[in-house]
Amino acid sequence: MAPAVILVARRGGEGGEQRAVAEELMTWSVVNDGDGLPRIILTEPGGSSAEVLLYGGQVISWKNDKREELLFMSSKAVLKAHKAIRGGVPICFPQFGNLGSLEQHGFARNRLWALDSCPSPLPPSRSNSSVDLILKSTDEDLKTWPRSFELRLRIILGPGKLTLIPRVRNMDNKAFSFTFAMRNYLSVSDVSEVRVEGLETLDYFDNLMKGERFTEQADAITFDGEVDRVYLSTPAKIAIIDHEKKRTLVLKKGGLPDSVVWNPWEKKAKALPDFGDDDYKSMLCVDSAAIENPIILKPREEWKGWEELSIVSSSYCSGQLDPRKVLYG
Ligand SMILES: O=P(O)(O)OC[C@H]1O[C@H](O)[C@H](O)[C@@H](O)[C@@H]1O
Repeated sequence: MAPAVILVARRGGEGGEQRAVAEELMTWSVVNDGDGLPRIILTEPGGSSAEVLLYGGQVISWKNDKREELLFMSSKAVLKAHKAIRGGVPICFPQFGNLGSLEQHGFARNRLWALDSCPSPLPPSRSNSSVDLILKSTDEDLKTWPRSFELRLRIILGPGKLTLIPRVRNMDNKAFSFTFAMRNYLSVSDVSEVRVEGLETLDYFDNLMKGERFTEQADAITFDGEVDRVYLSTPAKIAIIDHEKKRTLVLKKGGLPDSVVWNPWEKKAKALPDFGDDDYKSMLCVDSAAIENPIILKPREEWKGWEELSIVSSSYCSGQLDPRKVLYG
């Protein structure tokens, strides 16, 4: 695949006149395959890779150096524009769930984003291991959500880790607020064998109980039925321990205090048209989110969050796993 060369206009030359210069900003491949959705392939020298769609600004694949997929994608996912894609890491903005008047989880996951050649104040990406995307409010969106914004996302692939850095800038002349989530569809061997550590003793809103508030009593979260909870004020590190796959996925995050844990289980999976009947067994969503307290931005202000997904070496998972070491080590 030929490297992508992005043309940018910038000031330059004698006398400071404006001229267009070709600058090779990014060297990753932009693939336009059968489904018509442009995707970017990120690679890194260690051998891992990631695929990112401009549609939704959505990471849809993250593979380790052994080519094992670490994210879940529904067997019935519809990879077409105008439909949220069931898998990877959808971006929920400017509304999580139905906590507002907009479509479920906001419109960002259903829009075509663009490459961001000017991610200031971050320097532009110059490697095939990272990419910057941007979504700006359109006239159409301003009709339903009348706030002018710029939503940016930097995606960085590193050896054994994937980092996402979302930013939202208020381009309006009045303050606005929003809720936000990076919905991490994680691939697991068998969800009923998975433990999530780091959320014990925390309060959560249970969406299966009309959003009522509870306090987690269990030592770790395990799964034997549908779960749809917003855990509040969660720690910067959460461990998703997959005994069968002999690996632990560690979610680290900042600026995103809440964590949604979601699995539709058997009945709801069957009711979702883009979800395979048995797919619920091999997935778990553990999100980085800001839901309880919406983020408020004054004009020109920018909010920045981040999350890092990483895989802890299998030696941790061979029966001697001490989750405390993973969480606090
Ligand atoms: O089907 P989606 O729009 O992607 O939403 C998937 C799920 O997300 C959240 O966790 C909501 O609380 C659920 O009610 C919803 O079913």
